[in-house]
Amino acid sequence: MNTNTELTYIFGFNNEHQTEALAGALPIGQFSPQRCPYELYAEQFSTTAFTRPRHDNRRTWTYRIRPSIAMGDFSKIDKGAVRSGPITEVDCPPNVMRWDALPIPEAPTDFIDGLTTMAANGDVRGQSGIGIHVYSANQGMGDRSFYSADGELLFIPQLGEFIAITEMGKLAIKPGEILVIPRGIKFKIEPNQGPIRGYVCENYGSPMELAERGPAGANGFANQRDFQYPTAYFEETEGEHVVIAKFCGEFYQAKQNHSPFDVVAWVGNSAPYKYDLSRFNVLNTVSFDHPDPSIFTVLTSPSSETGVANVDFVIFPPRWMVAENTFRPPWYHRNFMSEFMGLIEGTYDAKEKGFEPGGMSLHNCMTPHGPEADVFDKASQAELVPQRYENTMAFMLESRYIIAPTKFALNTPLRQNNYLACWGDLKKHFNGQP
Ligand SMILES: O=C(O)Cc1cc(O)ccc1O
Ligand SMILES: [Fe+2]
Repeated sequence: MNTNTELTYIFGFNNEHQTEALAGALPIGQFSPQRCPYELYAEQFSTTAFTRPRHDNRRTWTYRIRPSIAMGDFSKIDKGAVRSGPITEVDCPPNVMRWDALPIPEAPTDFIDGLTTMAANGDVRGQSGIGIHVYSANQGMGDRSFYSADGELLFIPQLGEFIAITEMGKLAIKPGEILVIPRGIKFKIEPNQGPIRGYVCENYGSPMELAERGPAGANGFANQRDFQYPTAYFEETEGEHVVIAKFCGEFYQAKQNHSPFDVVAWVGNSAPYKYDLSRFNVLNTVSFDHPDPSIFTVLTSPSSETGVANVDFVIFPPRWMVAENTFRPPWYHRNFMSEFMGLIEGTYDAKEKGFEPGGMSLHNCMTPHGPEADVFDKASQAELVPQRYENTMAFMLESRYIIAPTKFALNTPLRQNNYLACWGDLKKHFNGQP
């Protein structure tokens, strides 16, 4: 699809943004006048309870050609390879696991057809936990749109550019950027040129927030100003349209006789947004030792326990490494939190072989892991001059809940059954000498 990529955005994470595609479409000074400008319908859209504290409250007022309920009934359809937490179709072994990237489809495949769940946790009905999906597509969605009532969708593209057409406007997305679509917002994904592939974290829990800065102060890490929201865009298109909803872990479709992208103006803080990961202001040690990877958290969905995330989205971006007298790669570890990793670009410093762009790994709660044997040998001998880590962008979805692989993930030939072998050469160096 040849889509216009000269899109305009409004900046600022979680601001009360306002935008109108027709001048004067937003009511002034109130949300719900007796008659709206342009005879539009007012519809409130909320992604937190009305009663959540003000700083955590998310809602948007939309002014649209028809209210969303101008649609047919839902009927259940095949959900393909999409699954939701809890995963009960197979056991969840504690083994370390790694996978190759999903192939690009040969047959015409849109975003919905190509969506495949690798793992999930928590409980979709209880609004806790996450689903971890991969997408691999070569077609636009035509007259279909999609929304998840089960969770907010964090897209982490790895290959190919696309336009996300959403109820709040259009966003142009490329690898190196992320896109977050709130729970319930309808969208369609239109590849720009050629196939697209990437990861999607479906967050069943509380909407993503920016990680706290603590003693780092008022600036640094992910800065609010770098988050980009779309400007209002509408289609006044009549003709058959199919809305596909993910609800309670199943897919349902409903027909309507017009485009759902008919929001002429909106005001609020619940809307899709994008962020360029290269804007992340990396803070790290300038003395010694390897800090915990929580310093690289971009977004976090908190659970009800302070400091314990439903899910953290963490990146490992290009950066300088200057630590003195330090084993610089990640240390060996066994952790409380469960870790699912992917690679957007280049090489990850703890795994120089076998973890390819588009690939994935899973290290669950208390499952031991750390650098592969070759990396240990190299890093223990390396001259510790300042070194720039280039051509690298891995990410981690870290969750308090055990991350259970799907039946597909356990059984696919993409799974590397020899993953453990990368640690197989870890020799004993102990010789009784200090
Ligand atoms: O396991 C991994 O590679 C991710 C990771 C990176 C790091 O720098 C510290 C801890 C950690 O789990
Ligand atoms: Fe880890």
